[in-house]
Amino acid sequence: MQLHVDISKTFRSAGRRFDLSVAFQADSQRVVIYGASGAGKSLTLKAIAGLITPDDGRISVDGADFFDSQTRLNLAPRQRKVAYVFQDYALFPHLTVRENIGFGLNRGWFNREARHSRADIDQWLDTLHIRNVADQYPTELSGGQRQRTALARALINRPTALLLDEPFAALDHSLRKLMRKELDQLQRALRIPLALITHDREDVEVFGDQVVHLRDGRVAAGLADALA
Ligand SMILES: Nc1ncnc2c1ncn2[C@@H]1O[C@H](COP(=O)(O)OP(=O)(O)OP(=O)(O)O)[C@@H](O)[C@H]1O
Repeated sequence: MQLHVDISKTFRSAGRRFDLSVAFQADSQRVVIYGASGAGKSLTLKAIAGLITPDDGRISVDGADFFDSQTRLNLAPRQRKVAYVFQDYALFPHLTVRENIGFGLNRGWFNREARHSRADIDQWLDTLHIRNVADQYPTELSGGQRQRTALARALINRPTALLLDEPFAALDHSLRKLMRKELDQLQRALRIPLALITHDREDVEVFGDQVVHLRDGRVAAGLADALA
């Protein structure tokens, strides 16, 4: 994935001000955006997904412009064809696992024919090992099953890239290890470009083919210092 980000945005709320001014280029299948809490990681990933609009700058992925303040280009999130998985997975509590995944498909970015739905959902239930809980609701799932459901819902639209906001933060230590391994294998099997944000150095070790280190809303030099 070729990722070009050069954006700035000022956030103001309750008398506080946060200046995001992030510029980096990445050319790798696995990009990690690393930094302490409050560094601007989520804001940067959301800007790539189109969930927030920068004040200025440019974002392009694989040569396709997503945002360009000079030409007033700002593709809607669904036009970007990237999947964004929230830290808390944002599953619909009133829908089963199968319905959550199907929601992604039917309301999704590609609006595919309903006749494809059932087979596609079954395929992703199998790929993510959650067929046995397909009719259960999110509150009836383990943390790992919740994450697999969120991944299936994201992947069913066959996005061109997967953007993950702290994918393992909601999991306890041993489950984190397992799910990290699963995501590692899934990414290799699907060959889907992946960008994830984390403040966990183990994520950096596994997924950080390329690492962007953020500090106070900017790209910081010297990842070695950060990891020391
Ligand atoms: N809508 C907003 N208005 C004002 N400030 C905001 C807004 N959203 C985020 N911020 C501030 O911007 C800073 C960066 O937020 P961001 O969510 O990107 O951090 P992060 O690096 O992802 O942190 P964490 O690891 O804790 O999730 C924080 O100080 C946050 O309080």
